[in-house]
Amino acid sequence: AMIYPGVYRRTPSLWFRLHSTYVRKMRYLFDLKEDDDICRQAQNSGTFYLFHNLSPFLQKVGSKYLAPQISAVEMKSTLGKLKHNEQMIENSVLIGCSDACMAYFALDLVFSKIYSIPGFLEKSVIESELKGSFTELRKALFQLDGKDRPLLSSAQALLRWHDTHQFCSKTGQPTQKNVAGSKRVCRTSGIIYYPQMSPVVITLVSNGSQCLLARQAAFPKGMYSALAGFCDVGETLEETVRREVAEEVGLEVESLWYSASQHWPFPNSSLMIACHAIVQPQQTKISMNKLELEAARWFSLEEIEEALKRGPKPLKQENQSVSLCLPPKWAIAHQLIQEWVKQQASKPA
Ligand SMILES: NC(=O)C1=CN([C@@H]2O[C@H](COP(=O)(O)OP(=O)(O)OC[C@H]3O[C@@H](n4cnc5c(N)ncnc54)[C@H](OP(=O)(O)O)[C@@H]3O)[C@@H](O)[C@H]2O)C=CC1
Ligand SMILES: [Mg+2]
Repeated sequence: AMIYPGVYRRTPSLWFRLHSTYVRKMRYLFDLKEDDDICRQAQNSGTFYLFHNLSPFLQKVGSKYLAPQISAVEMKSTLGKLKHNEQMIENSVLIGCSDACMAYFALDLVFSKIYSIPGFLEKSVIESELKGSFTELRKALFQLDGKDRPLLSSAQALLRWHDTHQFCSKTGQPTQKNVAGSKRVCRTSGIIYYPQMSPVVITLVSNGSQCLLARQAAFPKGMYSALAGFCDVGETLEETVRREVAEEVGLEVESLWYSASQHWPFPNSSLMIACHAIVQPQQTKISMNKLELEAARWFSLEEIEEALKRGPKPLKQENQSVSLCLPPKWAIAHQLIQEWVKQQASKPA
């Protein structure tokens, strides 16, 4: 399946000797995005993840769920069975590749309807035909483990972006995707559109001994998370952190530092940039913005440690309220909270 670029085509061994697995993968993906012919060939030898209206296809294997990779050959016969045209494969988007440079694509059966033959199958019929189910992504993230989470999250984000950017916003003319799906072009204006994502800062505020968590009305019962907010045009990350903390809880950040970042597909593609922040110890009275938040308060190390131990489901307590629960472990908010716990533990008593 491997396609060697230019000079390496006659000397593939050189290609292998010169580059590490990681570099080979990145160069291969670059070629797939830049060269429509190479990418079209890869669609005939790669594997496919299926979606239906942005819900990934999952199969239960024993007690585990996984997102099956469907080979190109299987995919074509499956499309036939599902009364879709084989050409539908062209509507797939590139989402990655294996260490051996086998390309991964994602294909949404609903978004590719133009390729379906009259009488194409309903979702439930497809599910029983393929022996699995199209599962809403939020739910799928709880059922899957490991590498499939980020892969399906970015696949969904890319499929959604293509579905909502079919027309040029200047000319109103249809846009065409390149084969890999890394961009769309308006032939009339020449404008190139690239997949969009919005930068969001997520900040865990600490006063030295407690951390500040908040909840929005839409959160699941009992769940609190770190403060989050979209970057405004022209802002630096530091400015966004300071503004969001002031806007949402009325506090002034004294110092802050970057921790890590994560792509987040909900409700649209965001780049979550996670930071820790400290507020002055004598200035910790919360003044909550009721338009944005339902509750915000300081939590002690003990409360956080207990919630981490209990896991993602809240417990009903005697007084009808529910116990604190924290974001799932694959959300960067969870990682920030765990880092804070470690910082507290390593502090001299
Ligand atoms: N991965 C993780 O661990 C976590 C991820 N998140 C994510 O962070 C994101 C931001 O958090 P949130 O507190 O809601 O953000 P904000 O505090 O910035 O407030 C949300 C408001 O911002 C406006 N908005 C929506 N989209 C954009 C955009 N692309 N650019 C600028 N403004 C926008 C909307 O206002 P209006 O309705 O007036 O248009 C929306 O109601 C959420 O999408 C959430 O999913 C949050 C917590 C944890
Ligand atoms: Mg917010």
